[in-house]
Amino acid sequence: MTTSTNGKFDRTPLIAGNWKMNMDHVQGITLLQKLAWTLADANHDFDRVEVAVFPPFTDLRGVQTLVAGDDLPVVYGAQDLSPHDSGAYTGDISGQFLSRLGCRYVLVGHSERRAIHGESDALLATKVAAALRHCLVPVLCVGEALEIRQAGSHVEHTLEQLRGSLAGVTAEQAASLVIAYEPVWAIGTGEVAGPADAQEMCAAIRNELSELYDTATAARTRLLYGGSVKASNAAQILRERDVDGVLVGGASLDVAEFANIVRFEHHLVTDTPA
Ligand SMILES: O=C(CO)COP(=O)(O)O
Repeated sequence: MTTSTNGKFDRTPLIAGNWKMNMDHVQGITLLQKLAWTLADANHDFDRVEVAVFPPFTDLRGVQTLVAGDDLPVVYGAQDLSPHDSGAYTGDISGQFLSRLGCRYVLVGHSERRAIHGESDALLATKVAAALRHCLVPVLCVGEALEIRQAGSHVEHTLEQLRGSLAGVTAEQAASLVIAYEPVWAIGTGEVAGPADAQEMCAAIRNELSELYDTATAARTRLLYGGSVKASNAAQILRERDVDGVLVGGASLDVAEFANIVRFEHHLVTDTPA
């Protein structure tokens, strides 16, 4: 994958669509096919801006077949994984299986997993380790709830989640990770954190990575913002220095909307310095 040379990034931007528990395997294939056609029609350069989708587990085999069969440049991942590789863990999915299905990424610690399933930072550290064991890139999600933001301790809280979930991760592994800042109050609410909020937290995360590891590592890790991202606000958020991509929920289910988010550079043309 080559690095974007748009002057704003020295890390390849990643536009990721988290379908959550939407789209059965038939709907998922249709959505992905339409997305690929739309982006091909627009001559999207996938080396310049990477596009990933995170369908439900039951869609992954169909997605693999479509991507391989039609040689689509879209990559994909799962929304969760087990910390274990195999055994008596009814209902869980091993990272090994996801790797066999051609997944590049896996979400770890999405706020809905943390809130609904009570996933702790300690558990998430074991999921990050499991992902790395199976050559999957963890997209580690962190972010604060509304009360914490209102109390003004959002940075401290988010960095604590980060440190807890990265326990045991080496510098080399950390550089390959993707970290998504998703403030809980902005998810599915229409309430979007401003570009300055996204930048503040991404800069704090990058700074924390340089303290935990070193500056070179921190400079390589890609940081995403997520929470009510739409085509109308993506370009503003993505122009921030430390924001390397977006993790999109609702808007990733709408092909035209998501394709426009992927093509955010298009909306930046007049603002990009020569
Ligand atoms: O949770 C999210 C992506 O993982 C964000 O969801 P929305 O874009 O629907 O707010």
